[in-house]
Amino acid sequence: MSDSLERLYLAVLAARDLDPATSRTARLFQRGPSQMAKKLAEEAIEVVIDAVNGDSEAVIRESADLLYNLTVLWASAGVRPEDVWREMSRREDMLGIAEKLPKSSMKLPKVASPRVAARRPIVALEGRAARKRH
Ligand SMILES: N=c1c2ncn([C@@H]3O[C@H](COP(=O)(O)OP(=O)(O)OP(=O)(O)O)[C@@H](O)[C@H]3O)c2ncn1[C@@H]1O[C@H](COP(=O)(O)O)[C@@H](O)[C@H]1O
Repeated sequence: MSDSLERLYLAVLAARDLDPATSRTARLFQRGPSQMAKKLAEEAIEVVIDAVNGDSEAVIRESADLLYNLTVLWASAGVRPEDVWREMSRREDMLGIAEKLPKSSMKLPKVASPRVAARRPIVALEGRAARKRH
């Protein structure tokens, strides 16, 4: 999947300076981050509605639209796909697939399972603000 997103990211960068009359991507860049954010939010809601309705084919279609609009917003914000992959790898190393860090390392299981024990120990740095769980 990351290859597809990386190819799409490059296509979005290439389309940024095309004619907004013919390129949706160029039009989104012309209208700016607030329009990009609006479209991304709309697509997220469409995915949610289709999932709640059990329409998996529609979830697939809307997910592709969501990822497109996310890629456009990344490009506008100066975020590269590899920046996101690096953060996901960091979390996977620390705690498992795409998990958030606990509010405090004190909440980790006292007896680490072999899988957890095999990971690098989590070091709560002094003075490091605990991440808020959203
Ligand atoms: N991957 C995509 C892609 N996915 C989704 N979309 C657009 O996003 C729309 C989905 O959002 P909506 O459901 O809101 O569609 P809509 O009803 O037409 O939206 P509105 O016009 O009402 O905002 C689709 O109709 C597509 O026009 C995409 N537009 C472009 N790309 C790729 O982006 C690159 C640049 O393409 P251009 O933007 O056409 O230059 C190319 O590689 C394209 O394949």
